[in-house]
Amino acid sequence: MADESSSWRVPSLVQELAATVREPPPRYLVPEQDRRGDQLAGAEMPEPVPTVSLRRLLASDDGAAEEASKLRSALQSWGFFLVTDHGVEASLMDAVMAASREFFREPLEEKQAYSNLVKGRQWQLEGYGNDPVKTQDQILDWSDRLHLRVEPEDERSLELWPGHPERFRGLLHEYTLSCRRVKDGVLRAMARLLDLDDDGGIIEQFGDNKGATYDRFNYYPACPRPDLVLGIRPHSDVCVLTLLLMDDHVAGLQVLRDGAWYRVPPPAPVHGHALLVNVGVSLENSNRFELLEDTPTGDCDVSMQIMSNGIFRGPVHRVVTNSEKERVSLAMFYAADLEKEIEPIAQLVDEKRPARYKKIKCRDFVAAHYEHFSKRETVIESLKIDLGV
Ligand SMILES: O=C(O)CCC(=O)C(=O)O
Ligand SMILES: [Fe+2]
Repeated sequence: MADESSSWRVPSLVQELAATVREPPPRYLVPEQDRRGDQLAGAEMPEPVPTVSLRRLLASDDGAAEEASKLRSALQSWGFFLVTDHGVEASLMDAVMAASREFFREPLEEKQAYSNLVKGRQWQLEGYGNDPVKTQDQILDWSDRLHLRVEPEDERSLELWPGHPERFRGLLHEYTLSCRRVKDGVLRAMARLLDLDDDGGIIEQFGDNKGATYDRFNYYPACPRPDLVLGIRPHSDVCVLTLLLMDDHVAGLQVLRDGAWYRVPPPAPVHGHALLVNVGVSLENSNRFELLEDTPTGDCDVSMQIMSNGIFRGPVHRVVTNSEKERVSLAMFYAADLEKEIEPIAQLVDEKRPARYKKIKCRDFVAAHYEHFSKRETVIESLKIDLGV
């Protein structure tokens, strides 16, 4: 156990806290300027969430071009979209969500067996718990999570994979395999939008089973004061691409666009079991994408931001809480091989568009992200090359 003087490093699991407190403790309150009025409520999106059919996108007929243009406009406008016709069985998605809910309903001792704190103290990425707490005044998020590396398969820490419910492991394995095909299809379509020969090496680096894939089960207990706390603070995901399986009924995700926060509704029944894909892009120039002058973004699906030399950018997003209902979501993060360096793809670097980011080893990047995240900062700034313009 942590000694008295550093007990702030190991806050309660939010699920336990939510069961006992009537008001969120001060450590969870977002800075006052960010919660004045109803700032955390967010605005309704002025249009439906962009939706792209993966089957049509990958077909070899005229429909594919039409779908690609929808993808392009989704990436340019919001930086995320719902993918339908993705081939992941609806029953599998339901089963994974149900197993996730069941896991979080298990008694504390059962869940603690998979803790992300080594010896009750030292934080590691994988396992059940919260984010690392680096400073005493760090503002905490109203959520718990189970974070597991699912690929490459031979690097799974199976001792951290829940044994209850019993079907959990098998379902997660099956879901991982199904999502892999969706990710490969989406990456291929994005590489095509960039006119990259041989996919610019994107598939080589991230396709099949080569990169590191993490699956994060998020659990947001009901919160007595959704106007004062966040489920997850503003951030962008540290990876190439995220496939997000959202709660069917409870909203919570919000996306930042032009300085305003918009509520992303749960997928409408008409879209069945759509997955949300996070990755963004700036401005178009003929059949390629041209760089926008830097607008503040977060750490994007940052490997992709670096590799695409700033062309693709991930949306900054956050999650709000709900006073009556708990919420679960399941994010599959696709990152580069942790031992590999990520850098702008050679085909996207030329005199007109010199490299904008330094190369960095993926493992160092992930570590730096968590360092900055705890301070509500972003790490991409530190990787920018000063082009003197
Ligand atoms: O719960 C959600 O909808 C989003 C979760 C998220 O942003 C994350 O896990 O990085
Ligand atoms: Fe996220």
